[in-house]
Amino acid sequence: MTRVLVLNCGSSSVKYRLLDVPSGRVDEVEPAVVASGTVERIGEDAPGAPRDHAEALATVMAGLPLDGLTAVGHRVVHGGLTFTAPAIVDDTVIAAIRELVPLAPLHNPANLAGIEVARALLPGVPQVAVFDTAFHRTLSPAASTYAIDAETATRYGIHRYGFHGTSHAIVSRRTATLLDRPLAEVNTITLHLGNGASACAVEGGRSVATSMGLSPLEGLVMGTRSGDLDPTIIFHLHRVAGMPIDEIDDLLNRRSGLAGLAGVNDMRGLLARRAGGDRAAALAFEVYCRRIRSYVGAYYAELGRLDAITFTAGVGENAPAVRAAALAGLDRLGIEVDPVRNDTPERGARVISPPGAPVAVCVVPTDEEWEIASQTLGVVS
Ligand SMILES: Nc1ncnc2c1ncn2[C@@H]1O[C@H](COP(=O)(O)OP(=O)(O)O)[C@@H](O)[C@H]1O
Ligand SMILES: CC(=O)OP(=O)(O)O
Ligand SMILES: [Mg+2]
Repeated sequence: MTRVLVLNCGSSSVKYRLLDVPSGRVDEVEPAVVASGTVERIGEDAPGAPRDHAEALATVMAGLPLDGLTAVGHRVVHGGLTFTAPAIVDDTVIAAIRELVPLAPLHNPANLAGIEVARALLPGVPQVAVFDTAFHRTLSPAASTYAIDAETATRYGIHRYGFHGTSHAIVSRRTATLLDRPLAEVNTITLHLGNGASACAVEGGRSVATSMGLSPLEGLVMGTRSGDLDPTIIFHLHRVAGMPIDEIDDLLNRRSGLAGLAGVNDMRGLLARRAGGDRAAALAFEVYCRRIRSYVGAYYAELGRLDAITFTAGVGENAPAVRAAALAGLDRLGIEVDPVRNDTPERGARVISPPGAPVAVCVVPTDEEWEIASQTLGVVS
């Protein structure tokens, strides 16, 4: 029996899953979930909230049957250009992840905390880092280059790295399976809409364009992040409003997006306010969906031929109103959402475009933990 623990440490949460894999390979037999869960509100000054990631992880691990563990798989958000594949964690790998903290300030510190606690509690068990960025290392130079002074860009690692790769990878694969077509023949736009959100153009299983760039701030509108904006906004806030650079960083990463526009970062809360006639919530919804539509148009042009558009993650899987609004008016492009199929309470992978539509619009639940377990066992076995 092979037992693998997956840790996905977010900025304020820890998601964990403990899996038993009879065959030793996740893709052969559906693994048995021994335990799974989420610890939230880490670091919040609230009764019962864990002080930090170390405390949260110690509590989680104390309650899990970890004897005979084969490996621990960790989600690591930023792997820079160093990591094109999952890596067995050693001191060099830890140092590389730490060097990338300035480019993923909400994520890499939490990922490191998870690695360090697991290493200390489970000496001798291999730890594997699975990087969000790795799937996007197939981007062409033209797709991954910012049009700034080339020497400066090279010196400081200014490059489009892309994120949510584990999710875009598994979701594009499961879209091909849903459509019963070989992955190599399917061009898909995957829309990962969670707290963080990103779009990806996937050509025959390879990432060719993605909306997050140097950091997970660029691209779509998110719960608390602005996504795309004119960089002059930053200069202006600094020079004219006198905001220190760290405050602007905090503004764009933690106080923008849906939270900044409507005072609520959670899509469920936003939809409830919009239904109650809140105009700020209605505007935030429009800005959010319009941004998605722009990327769909851009990536359709990028791919040339489009077979599928797939919604995933908390919002993508559960918010029919977002799916319908984001793709509204695109029927001339062969993109249409069937209202009945879109509104079905059915869960699981499904097609929500009308039968025979030129582009299959799909909903496919993401499963980053499953993909991390699979990649982890691929490295240690
Ligand atoms: N039933 C639902 N309707 C609308 N939005 C939902 C629903 N369930 C979850 N969400 C939204 O999904 C988002 C969280 O997505 P998730 O993928 O869990 O994020 P993350 O993994 O980045 O923490 C939140 O904005 C939440 O409001
Ligand atoms: C990369 C990223 O934005 O991750 P998350 O959606 O978990 O915040
Ligand atoms: Mg997520």
